[in-house]
Amino acid sequence: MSARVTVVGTGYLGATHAACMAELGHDVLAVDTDPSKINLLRTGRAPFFEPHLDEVLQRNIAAGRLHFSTSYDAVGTWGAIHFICVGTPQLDPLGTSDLSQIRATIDALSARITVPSVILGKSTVPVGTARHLIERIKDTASAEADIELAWNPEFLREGHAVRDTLSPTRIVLGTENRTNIRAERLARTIYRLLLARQIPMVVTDLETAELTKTAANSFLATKISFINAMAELCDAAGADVSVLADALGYDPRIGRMHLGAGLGYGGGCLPKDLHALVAKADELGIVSIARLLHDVEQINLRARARTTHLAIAACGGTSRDRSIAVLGAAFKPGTDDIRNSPALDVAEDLRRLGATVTVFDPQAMSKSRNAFPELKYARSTALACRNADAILVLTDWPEFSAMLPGDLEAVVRGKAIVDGRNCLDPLTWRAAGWSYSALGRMGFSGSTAERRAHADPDGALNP
Ligand SMILES: NC(=O)c1ccc[n+]([C@@H]2O[C@H](COP(=O)([O-])OP(=O)(O)OC[C@H]3O[C@@H](n4cnc5c(N)ncnc54)[C@H](O)[C@@H]3O)[C@@H](O)[C@H]2O)c1
Ligand SMILES: O=c1ccn([C@@H]2O[C@H](COP(=O)(O)OP(=O)(O)O[C@H]3O[C@H](CO)[C@@H](O)[C@H](O)[C@H]3O)[C@@H](O)[C@H]2O)c(=O)[nH]1
Repeated sequence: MSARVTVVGTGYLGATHAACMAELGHDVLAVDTDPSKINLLRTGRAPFFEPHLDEVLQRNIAAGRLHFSTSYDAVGTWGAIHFICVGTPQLDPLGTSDLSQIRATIDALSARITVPSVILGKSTVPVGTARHLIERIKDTASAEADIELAWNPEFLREGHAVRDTLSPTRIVLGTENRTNIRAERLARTIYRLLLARQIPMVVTDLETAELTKTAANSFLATKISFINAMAELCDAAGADVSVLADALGYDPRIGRMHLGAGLGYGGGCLPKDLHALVAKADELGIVSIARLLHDVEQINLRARARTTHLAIAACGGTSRDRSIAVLGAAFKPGTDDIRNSPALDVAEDLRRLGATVTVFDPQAMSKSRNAFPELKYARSTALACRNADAILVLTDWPEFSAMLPGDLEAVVRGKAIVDGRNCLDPLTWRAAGWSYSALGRMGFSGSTAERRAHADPDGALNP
């Protein structure tokens, strides 16, 4: 059975969600206040790079199931199910979430809905938000509207967004109370085809649903920081963190995913959501989680600083007047998203330290140019590496992981490579006479003092 649904917000989450709801057979109206996004989407093109998304957009627009608008006018009469997919960026350095887009959406919807309806929040919000929004709806909506609000957090990964939406690991639905049968019934209708494939659905209260999302991202970030802390230990002990991660990952209780050591996590989600959870835990007086996640953040930032130091070492001890090629700008492969990109953070640090930094990324060039105009940009790997004293691989795009020393030897000035994502084979590069370095696999054999200095270049751990 198909339904008529609206999706508010057509960014990374909303554009994918709208296209995939249409792919599941529903009639979708997607609304965004940004006309440039809506104009592109109407032509079947996503306003960002996401594999397979354009195909799904085009197929469903052609089938007449997917519509886009900058106006909320048609929302009230379109149907009874409304998804919220607007942004919840970080508001201040403490990590507080900016919920203004969510509040504006709730107000716009409640002012227009006239039939018994369900609003399903998909955006990531701090625990307690949905219950506040229910009070706000009561103040603004008409009695006939009889709106139920439920929270249905999203777990898709950029770069795999279409597949993750059409084959999610689970569906989580938080409702105000178990008498909210409309929300659950309509959610089961929307996701009927997924539930038929035995995808698990967890129906719970609002708070547990909201917290499931931030807890999931915090756990993933903790896993990454755990292996990056182990990388610091590996450098001090002369061990190899990649082999360690493989050996740990064979244990199904641990698993190899998100145990990739290197430059650490970035993006529009993990850093923001972790910070928001720290702020919420602080507010609620739960010191244990705030302390744990604070350490996770510190380890993550240290990975960036340690990578900058590796780059300086690869340039012979100074970055001043050195030419450095940075391969990768997106926060991870498979996307053009540069929000909180570890690669660009390191590139910008090295530029400030006097290096000429030339960046190449297969997808994120225009976004990077706009955000970091002082970096230099090249149109290919070879052009970025021309006359470079050192090459830094900072995003593990497959084309960078597949590089071989012979591909670059004719263009570089210095045969030095820093593998910021542990995605290259050290033996291949060292055998070809290159200086290869990567966090956690230095095979370091110096004195204890030298090892400490290498693992903690700023002396933050051993002041
Ligand atoms: N990006 C992801 O992979 C992902 C995955 C899961 C959850 N989330 C969560 O989803 C939410 C959205 O993330 P995103 O990455 O898509 O953000 P985004 O900034 O790419 O998209 C937000 C969109 O909302 C639009 N918008 C803002 N105010 C609006 C309003 N009042 N009415 C209509 N449209 C409005 C903006 O123009 C923008 O297009 C966040 O809470 C995020 O944490 C994101
Ligand atoms: O082993 C790993 C895996 C990832 N990363 C880095 O971690 C960041 C985040 O990666 P990933 O989790 O794959 O990307 P996102 O698309 O941001 O997805 C996360 O954030 C989304 C938004 O909340 C959630 O929906 C997803 O479930 C959650 O994985 C990136 O910078 C990666 O380079 C590592 O350093 N090591």
